[in-house]
Amino acid sequence: MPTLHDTDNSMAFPILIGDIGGTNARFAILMDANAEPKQFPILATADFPTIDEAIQTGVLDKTSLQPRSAILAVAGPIKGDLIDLTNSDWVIEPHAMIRGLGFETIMVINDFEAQALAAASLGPEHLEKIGGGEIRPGASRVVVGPGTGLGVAGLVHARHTWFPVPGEGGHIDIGPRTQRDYELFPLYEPIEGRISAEQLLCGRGLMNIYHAIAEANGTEPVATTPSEVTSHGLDRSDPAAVEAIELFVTYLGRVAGDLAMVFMARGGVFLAGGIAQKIIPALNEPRFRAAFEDKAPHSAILRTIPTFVITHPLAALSGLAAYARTPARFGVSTQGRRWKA
Ligand SMILES: Nc1ncnc2c1ncn2[C@@H]1O[C@H](COP(=O)(O)OP(=O)(O)OP(=O)(O)O)[C@@H](O)[C@H]1O
Repeated sequence: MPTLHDTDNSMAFPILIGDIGGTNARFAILMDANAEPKQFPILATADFPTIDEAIQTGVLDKTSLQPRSAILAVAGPIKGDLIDLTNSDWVIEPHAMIRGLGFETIMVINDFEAQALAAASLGPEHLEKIGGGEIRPGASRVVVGPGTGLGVAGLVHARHTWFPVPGEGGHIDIGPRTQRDYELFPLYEPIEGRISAEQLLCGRGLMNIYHAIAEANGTEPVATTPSEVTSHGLDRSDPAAVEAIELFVTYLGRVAGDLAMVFMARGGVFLAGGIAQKIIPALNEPRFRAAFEDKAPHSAILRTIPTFVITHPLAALSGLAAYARTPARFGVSTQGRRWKA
């Protein structure tokens, strides 16, 4: 019976690693366990009808290296032999990919599992610390990532191995707490009658907050995209955008604190995804940590738990590279997610 430390878990080099998002696909090739990954230009998924064509044109045609294995991280559940990607038209058909692109083995994992692998392996040069607390070595960690959606994963350390725990934590409920929340929550767009964390904590969620503020204040919204809300909020040129960013980091602090309690994440909470890196000045205001720590009766514990923004521009790829180099360090299940020629 195979075990987690089965040598069968390792894959033959060179290994193609890929982080496939809704908008962008990022690829690199690892020659061996010690080499730095050879990175390829980031591809727009919309530019290629299939992922196989993207890999052929964007990677294989640009190098003489022929990867023998591939490890791909994708948004969405991995079920069966046909993997439909959330937020993109691409479908991964591992058997066809093996035949068409010459791989011996293909493994597909969840994108936030890859972020969790990054949280286990990134050094301090790729992390921006927000507030106090210190990492307790070997303690559980949590990754929370507002981007196109809200991704969440836990990371549990046991038997000298890091176990990523992917899930659907972005869809937990979030409720009103302050007087202002009670004014705004009825104005937030719900999903089937409820306000989930993802309704507020992603690009679309930031717009949801911004529009509710404008409605409550009886003003016209000015910003039309999440990045405009961020820039007008950070330069304080639009009062509704200023409040939207303040509430966004407050809600993110609340949800991050809740998830830290669920996992007792004394190893830290790591903010991933496209948005956290762009709002670091707002996260450094006292609001985020105050909301994170405001967890009676456990505020004293929360104060000791550090929070970080992952600043590595290709964090998921770096997590995949760490796994590809030393799979035995990580308890990543291959069952139903690995295909061989
Ligand atoms: N400066 C910004 N402020 C707030 N939101 C932003 C900003 N820039 C981009 N966004 C929003 O972030 C989301 C994209 O997040 P992210 O970059 O994490 O993408 P993703 O989900 O990883 O997908 P992909 O990997 O395809 O890029 C979009 O909703 C976008 O509108």
